[in-house]
Amino acid sequence: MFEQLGLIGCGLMGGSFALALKRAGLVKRVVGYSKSPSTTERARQMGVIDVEAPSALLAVSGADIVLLAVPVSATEASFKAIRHLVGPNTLIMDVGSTKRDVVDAARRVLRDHLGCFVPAHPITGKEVSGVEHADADLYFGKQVILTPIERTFTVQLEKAVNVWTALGCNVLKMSPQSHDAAYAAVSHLPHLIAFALINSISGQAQGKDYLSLAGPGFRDFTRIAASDPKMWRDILIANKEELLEQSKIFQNTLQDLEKLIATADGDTLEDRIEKASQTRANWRISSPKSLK
Ligand SMILES: NC(=O)C1=CN([C@@H]2O[C@H](COP(=O)(O)OP(=O)(O)OC[C@H]3O[C@@H](n4cnc5c(N)ncnc54)[C@H](O)[C@@H]3O)[C@@H](O)[C@H]2O)C=CC1
Ligand SMILES: O=C(O)C(=O)Cc1ccc(O)cc1
Repeated sequence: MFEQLGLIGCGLMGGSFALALKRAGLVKRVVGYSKSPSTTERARQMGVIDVEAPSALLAVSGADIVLLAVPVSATEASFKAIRHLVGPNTLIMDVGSTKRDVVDAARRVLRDHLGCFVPAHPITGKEVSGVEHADADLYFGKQVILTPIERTFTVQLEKAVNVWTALGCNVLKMSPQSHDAAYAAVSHLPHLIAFALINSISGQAQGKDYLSLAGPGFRDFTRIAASDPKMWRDILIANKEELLEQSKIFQNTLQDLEKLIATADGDTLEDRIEKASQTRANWRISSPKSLK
């Protein structure tokens, strides 16, 4: 049981964490801070937080657990804002979609308190942002990736595993590098392609008409193109090396298919589609064993 959650960023991810922690009876009090005072006020009105803090530092004052749930570009400034009130027993986590940049920011800013920080990335979310969409069930049955580094304290790492497990998550550990390489392929590239696809159609003279004719396959394929622009701008740039590498591999694969279409090589094209079809048919989102 934690005494106080200091929540920096009272939006979709942070608000959902606060609601889930409260519902599980794991925290006595949630003190929240968001950059915009109206968001912090809304979070309190909704019962997501108990107390509005006028600064990140004051949200962390007295907290034994701190969650940074801000755009990844705001991580370093948030660490700077709170570092003077971090105690040796505090557990600090984030929920950022990229991990190498977040860990680099922690190394630069937290110094003696670096061990208190357990980088985390819950593999769940929505294409809509904001505290209005916060949901106590968001994390239940989902994966959470922790990317501890050599200086992460064992006690804080154990506490982090216990908290996410208590919320019904399956916890995996990997290096920040492995995390960013994997999520460039299975999250950042799909978002990039969805954004590009929508723009490539809507940019055509007939684009509006074409979009009005689209069906469920298009809807499923492009849902994530409606995601938050600022959040995704940050993610794509923060993980640019890995993402551009994945984009190159994707473009080569696309060109290979284009050649088969241009030369009407139906047999090879069918083989390629068969391979994709089988891989996708056998794919499932990983979930905790007990929830399968
Ligand atoms: N939305 C999603 O599906 C997922 C998002 N994430 C990560 O979670 C983090 C938060 O995303 P969401 O909750 O979706 O966004 P959100 O927009 O719903 O919430 C972010 C909150 O942070 C506040 N904020 C922005 N800059 C700040 C600063 N400098 N100091 C204090 N507060 C600040 C905003 O006012 C907002 O209330 C991002 O780093 C994102 O990469 C991770 C997994 C899924
Ligand atoms: O909307 C969806 O399905 C997502 O893919 C949400 C999401 C967005 C960012 C992440 O880092 C993880 C999950």
